[in-house]
Amino acid sequence: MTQDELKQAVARAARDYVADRLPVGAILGVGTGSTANFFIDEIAAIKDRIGGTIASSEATAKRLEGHGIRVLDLNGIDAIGIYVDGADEIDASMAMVKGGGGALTREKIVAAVAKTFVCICDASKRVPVMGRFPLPVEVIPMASAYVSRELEKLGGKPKLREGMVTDNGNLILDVHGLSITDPVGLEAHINQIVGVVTNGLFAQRGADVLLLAAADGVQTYTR
Ligand SMILES: O=C(CO)[C@H](O)[C@H](O)COP(=O)(O)O
Repeated sequence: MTQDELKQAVARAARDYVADRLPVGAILGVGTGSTANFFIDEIAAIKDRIGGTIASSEATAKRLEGHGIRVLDLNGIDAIGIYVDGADEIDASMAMVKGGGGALTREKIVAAVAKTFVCICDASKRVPVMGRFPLPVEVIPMASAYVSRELEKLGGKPKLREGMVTDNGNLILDVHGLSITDPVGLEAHINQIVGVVTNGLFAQRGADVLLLAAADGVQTYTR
């Protein structure tokens, strides 16, 4: 199976998960990226059961609206039942690296509000130790050089993502060369550097459910 076929398979499994578990009329959080895009295309078929969606990026909002799926303002709602999103890496503790698409801050906000975070991945994303995928860090533009120096002190090699401005008007530093053995500690440590908006470690609030697609089918893991 190609990687796109695996993404399609896991997106279909996530649609079924939502159809089974999200109460009719409840709010669904929707992630960003190519796997999330497959998921958006799948949920078009069940849009009448969904009360509305919270999009984790402008691109996701546009795709949802293209299917006639209602996109709501997070400030107008109290609860998100399920949040479905992809990841760049996920470890055995269900901590993730996210932000390959640059949407990490809004993704982290949606994840914080959601009752259940369902991560959807193909099997290549599951790793024993995270860090091979460079860790994205969203920074306020005037602080990018300072934050880079601070990240170097942690042993990382930050690289400014060329041509990327986030939906929030900020920049992304991709930090190479980290071996992330303490995801919760590193997430908190990087977030306290002045000028950092947030980093792509989702460890303090990891996934609750992982739907993982491999050639022999989609497996479900729970925290
Ligand atoms: O965090 C993300 C976007 O900011 C994505 O979930 C992550 O990059 C995975 O993307 P894809 O499904 O395209 O592999």
